[in-house]
Amino acid sequence: MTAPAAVIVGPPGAGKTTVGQAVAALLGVDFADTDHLIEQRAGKPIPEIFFDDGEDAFRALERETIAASLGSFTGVLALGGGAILHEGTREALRAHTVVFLSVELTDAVKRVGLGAGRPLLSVNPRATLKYLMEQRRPLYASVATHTIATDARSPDEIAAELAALLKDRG
Ligand SMILES: Nc1ncnc2c1ncn2[C@@H]1O[C@H](COP(=O)(O)OP(=O)(O)O)[C@@H](O)[C@H]1O
Ligand SMILES: O=C(O)C1=C[C@@H](OP(=O)(O)O)[C@@H](O)[C@H](O)C1
Ligand SMILES: [Mg+2]
Repeated sequence: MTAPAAVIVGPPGAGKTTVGQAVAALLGVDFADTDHLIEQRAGKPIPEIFFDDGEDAFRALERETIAASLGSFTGVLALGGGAILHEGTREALRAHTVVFLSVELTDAVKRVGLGAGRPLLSVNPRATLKYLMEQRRPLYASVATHTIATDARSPDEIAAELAALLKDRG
């Protein structure tokens, strides 16, 4: 079966994109981020997809992009933080190596900052992130084959641990 070397899940600010890229480089495989693939497909950045077309349209594109990538991509694949909200996506992930990068609220807030790149966090980022993380934590845990806590650790350190873990699995 064609499958990604690893699929990375976790809340915004967990470091999925940053650590995913570093792990792929350490393993010498390709990296893809479904948010980036969605932007390419839609021809516009994620905030514009949310504002022009709505969250439901974004989620539909997200579902399709993930389903296509799981069946064709062999590198390290980072998902967006809300990807696991869809039951069909959680089901599809069951056959895969899935790494949950966990992070507590304090570090997550520091990392996402006040940037405009995450439309769901554009109003009251701390309270929204707290709610999202509480709601989603059991869903990340339910799809994960591995969990790595990222608080107070550098992306390089986390990437090295994850690369070693994936190499051991052969
Ligand atoms: N372990 C870490 N320690 C400190 N900063 C981090 C860590 N992981 C990621 N970051 C920073 O936090 C921000 C969000 O990281 P990103 O990889 O986009 O997270 P995600 O894709 O999970 O939302 C980026 O500015 C990134 O450089
Ligand atoms: O948590 C979410 O619902 C989202 C997280 C984002 O990805 P990151 O987790 O990489 O920030 C992106 O997919 C979109 O803004 C929605
Ligand atoms: Mg990301």
